[in-house]
Amino acid sequence: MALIEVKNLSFYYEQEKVLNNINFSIDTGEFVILTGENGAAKSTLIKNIIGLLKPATGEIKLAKVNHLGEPLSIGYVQQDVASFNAGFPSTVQTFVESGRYSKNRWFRKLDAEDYEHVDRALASVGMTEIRHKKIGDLSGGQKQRISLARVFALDPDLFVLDEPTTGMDVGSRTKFYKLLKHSVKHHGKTILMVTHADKEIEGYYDREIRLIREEGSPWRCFSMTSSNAR
Ligand SMILES: Nc1ncnc2c1ncn2[C@@H]1O[C@H](COP(=O)(O)OP(=O)(O)OP(=O)(O)O)[C@@H](O)[C@H]1O
Repeated sequence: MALIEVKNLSFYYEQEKVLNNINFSIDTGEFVILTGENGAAKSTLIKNIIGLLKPATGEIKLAKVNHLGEPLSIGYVQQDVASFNAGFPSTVQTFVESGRYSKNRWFRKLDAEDYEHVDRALASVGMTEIRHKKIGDLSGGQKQRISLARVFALDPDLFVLDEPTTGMDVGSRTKFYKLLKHSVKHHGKTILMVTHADKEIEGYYDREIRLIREEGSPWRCFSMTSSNAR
């Protein structure tokens, strides 16, 4: 069964239709990129999928369990996390640890396995050295990375990432794509990632879903095509 199934989805902001009759499905273990020009409603589609917005018509089905029969966990990194509150009192370490709390239960003490996940997550985005820094003192790119680290610490089945490499240099971006591909191939993860870097990420992802404008439509309608990247 598909992990995500989107059927005949349409969405409006006020009277304005921004998504029209979107249909696709994503299977467990796929690395899918979601592309389209600025304003094509990629973030809007993502927010519908994770339940932050409600479709006007159509439906979205998410698998209830992962391939091991455990409740499906989803890790979401929203666009523009660089605008975090500069006064946020937490350190990088405690912020990333909070990813483990959402995995388990609040008020449970973290154990050695949790800390292993946190250490690995910090290392995966090159943030180990600054783990004791205050969030408010970080640059936009660093905030982006620790948001990713928190999601990696959560270790979800499904990663939903909205332009996650904003503010990263090219070396970090390549490392990050490799890490995502590894998570898919070796740990059975599924990834849906909004990106404008479709050329740069070639060779890492499995499939592209592209939102395109419908010619001659009175609405600002977009529909979807998908192509095999490999
Ligand atoms: N809360 C909102 N209220 C009204 N209109 C909105 C709202 N959020 C987004 N829009 C509009 O909906 C359209 C789609 O926006 P969205 O952010 O989903 O596009 P996007 O493809 O993610 O864009 P980008 O690539 O620039 O990030 C745009 O025209 C945007 O201005």
